[in-house]
Amino acid sequence: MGSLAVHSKKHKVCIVGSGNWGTTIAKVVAENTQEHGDIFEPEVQMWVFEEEYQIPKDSQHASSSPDLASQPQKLTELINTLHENVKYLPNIPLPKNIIANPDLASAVHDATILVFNLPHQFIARICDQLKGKIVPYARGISCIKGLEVSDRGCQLFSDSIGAKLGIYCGALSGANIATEVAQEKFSETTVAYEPPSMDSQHPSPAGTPGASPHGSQLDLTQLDGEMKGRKGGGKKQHLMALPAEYPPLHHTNMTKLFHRPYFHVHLINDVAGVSLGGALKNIVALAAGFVDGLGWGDNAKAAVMRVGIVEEVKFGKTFFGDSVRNATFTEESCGVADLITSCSGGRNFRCAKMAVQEGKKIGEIEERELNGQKLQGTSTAYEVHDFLKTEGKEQEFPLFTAVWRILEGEKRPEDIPDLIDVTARVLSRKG
Ligand SMILES: NC(=O)c1ccc[n+]([C@@H]2O[C@H](COP(=O)([O-])OP(=O)(O)OC[C@H]3O[C@@H](n4cnc5c(N)ncnc54)[C@H](O)[C@@H]3O)[C@@H](O)[C@H]2O)c1
Ligand SMILES: O=P(O)(O)OC[C@H](O)CO
Repeated sequence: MGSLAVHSKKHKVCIVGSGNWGTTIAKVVAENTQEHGDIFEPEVQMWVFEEEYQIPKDSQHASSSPDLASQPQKLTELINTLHENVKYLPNIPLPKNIIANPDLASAVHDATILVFNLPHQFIARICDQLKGKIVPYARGISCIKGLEVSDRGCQLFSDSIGAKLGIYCGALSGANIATEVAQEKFSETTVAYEPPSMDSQHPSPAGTPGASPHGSQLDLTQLDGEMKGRKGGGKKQHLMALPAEYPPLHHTNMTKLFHRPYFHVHLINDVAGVSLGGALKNIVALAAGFVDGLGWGDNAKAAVMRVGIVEEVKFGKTFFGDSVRNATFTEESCGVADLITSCSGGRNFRCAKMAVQEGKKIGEIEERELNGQKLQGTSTAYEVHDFLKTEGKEQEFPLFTAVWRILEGEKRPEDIPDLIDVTARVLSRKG
């Protein structure tokens, strides 16, 4: 039975980031905060890394708002006036309850829910700036697809954000090309959220939207309010309880924050599996782009994807232990489904393909094609390679290693079949 308690406060949500996916998730969340005014404050703050932007002369805004189009304007002003992120998510009307804010401290002020959504290379610096600026009982969700590799090992961003800010942070990841979600074309996503038990004043009833069909939904009564340590990852920490004035942040209410008719949410408890699927598929998508760029067809791409998913699962089991579930990769949107969509139409795939077709560096293509959006696969390939080298395990992850060697110019895309196939390697050595 649901709680009948009336809560005097509502959750304030801030989206930390405003790129292609950051703005899309802000739209999803802002639609839901309006719809569930009993749980959330309608206004959604969206922190924007401020920049000047010139509206293209041929855009519809240039004729409807000639003043704004006459010279470069602050991106936040454009977003708040036009209700569109004209640079990173053009032609998608945004709900008016999204407020673009260039000031990080004021954007997160009093926010109880922080949604982290920016290219992974910027998150460490943003967390440093957030220290002491957030409410201590805030809860986080990381939508970032990447891994934090340092001399301390390989960490999930949900863990590193949680540890740096002293909050609990879950993860959201799925087969989600931002523009398709923004256009409200149907997709699914996976949210891993292990809420501290003190947040869960009543558990989510079975059968609510988002209840996992795979029996992996959390038994909230078993949680102890402390983060689990992970190999190469987080450390135990004590969390501050969510004050009783706020509605509980259990699975049902988290689902209400993200679930839309066009964006279906499955909630599970495998935070590592969700995060690793999203991060590592970006390396595989580069390999898929390389072979497609050679014109090798769908069989070659399928071979790369097959090895890629094997290495994703192996990476999880080797470095994050048995908490990583195989089913997360096979049954949830964040696993094979994300690999498929990313290797079909993702930015990493498209840029890698063009790089091979044009004989150019992928960074050059990224700069030319993405209008400021950032590839995550190239830096992740380097970061994962650094980590595997430190662990002495490069040979055990031949596809991840092959992608790094191609980016380094040490190998060619044509070498991929031999690099990923042990039999071929042995035969060529004997021959
Ligand atoms: N775009 C997608 O289709 C998609 C879908 C799912 C997940 N993701 C993941 O979401 C995360 C965010 O991706 P995105 O698509 O929103 O970003 P993006 O690729 O659109 O990157 C641009 C963003 O980076 C910001 N930025 C540039 N320089 C910065 C700096 N120095 N400091 C802070 N911010 C800076 C820009 O202001 C802009 O908001 C990534 O990890 C990505 O893998 C993306
Ligand atoms: O465009 P990409 O390659 O960053 O991939 C986008 C999303 O992660 C696909 O789910």
